[in-house]
Amino acid sequence: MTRPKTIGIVGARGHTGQELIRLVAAHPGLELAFVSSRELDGQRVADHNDVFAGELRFESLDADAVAAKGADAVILALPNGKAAPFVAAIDGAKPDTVIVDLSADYRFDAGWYYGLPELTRARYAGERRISNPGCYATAMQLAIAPLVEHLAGPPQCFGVSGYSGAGTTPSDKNDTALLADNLMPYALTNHVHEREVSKQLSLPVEFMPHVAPHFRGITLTVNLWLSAPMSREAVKALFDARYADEPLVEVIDDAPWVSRIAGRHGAQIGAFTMAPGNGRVVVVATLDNLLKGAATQAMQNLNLALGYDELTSIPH
Ligand SMILES: NC(=O)C1=CN([C@@H]2O[C@H](COP(=O)(O)OP(=O)(O)OC[C@H]3O[C@@H](n4cnc5c(N)ncnc54)[C@H](OP(=O)(O)O)[C@@H]3O)[C@@H](O)[C@H]2O)C=CC1
Ligand SMILES: CC(=O)N[C@@H](CCC(=O)OP(=O)(O)O)C(=O)O
Repeated sequence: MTRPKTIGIVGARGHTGQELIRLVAAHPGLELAFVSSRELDGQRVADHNDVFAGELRFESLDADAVAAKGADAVILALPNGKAAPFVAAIDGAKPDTVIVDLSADYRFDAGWYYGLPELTRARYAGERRISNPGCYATAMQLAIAPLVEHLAGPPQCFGVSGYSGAGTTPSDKNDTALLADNLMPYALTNHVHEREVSKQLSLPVEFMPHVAPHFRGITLTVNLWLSAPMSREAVKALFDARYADEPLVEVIDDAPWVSRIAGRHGAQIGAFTMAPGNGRVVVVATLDNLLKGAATQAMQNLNLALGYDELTSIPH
């Protein structure tokens, strides 16, 4: 048997880091070589993660210390804007390391592969630098892509995220007291994900995000104006055809509910509700922001880059 590939997770205390530890622990071809956290430095991973057994401990590692570990792959699960020093140190020490970055830092960088597997894997050309789209950008692209050729104007996307989407750094958007009985609108135009999806789909997209009191899972309700009237059957057939061979994208008849997707690794897309006259359709997508919107997608991308089956360690 070939030796397992070694992997490190930088920012492993966070919401997505904890999910990544679970996925790596379940992977037969990966060995967790290090996990970094400044706050949990010295503490056993097994004491913080119910699926991890063993003596591995969190370590506080700066960029050079991460690079010096010499892992085969490194996942960066840091807040936006923090990845660059880690990438630079790995570039210098061991450039063939596979880096998967969960932040938005390299989503517009042509030198990085943009890894939304269901839509972009055919373009993968062996890149070792992979930018992992986040939850909203993933849900929007999956909900719009099958209709791109049939649109009369920009899709409008109303997004609602659980507050784990705002990470662990305290802010209004993860303050459970402020969120109680509330729905909090923010970044209502020009959100970075609006620009990201517009660039990826080569089409202007309008995005209005909100954060809600539930912990995990997002809902994207997308209004799409059609260039010519279409029947509901024709619209749904485009989605069925596009995702027929995709185990992590389920096309359903009803509008999906976020309460049913929390903790699951795939996305659901449904509703396909036609306006009178059939010139407009509303599509709803849900996914777990920490899984298909982050850690599960990262594992798909890692599997692709490391030569494993794309769904290894991912329940589906
Ligand atoms: N949450 C979500 O739903 C999604 C998140 N993402 C993206 O994934 C990334 C991680 O998100 P999430 O897990 O929610 O974030 P968290 O805030 O939950 O965790 C961030 C992690 O980074 C560490 N960290 C924070 N600042 C620094 C720093 N300056 N240097 C080194 N380590 C640092 C923290 O640990 P410590 O302080 O102990 O070192 C922690 O482990 C973000 O870029 C986010 O945009 C993408 C899709 C969905
Ligand atoms: C509720 C909340 O704050 N959500 C985050 C999105 C989390 C996410 O998708 O992260 P990426 O930036 O990596 O795509 C936001 O709107 O920026």
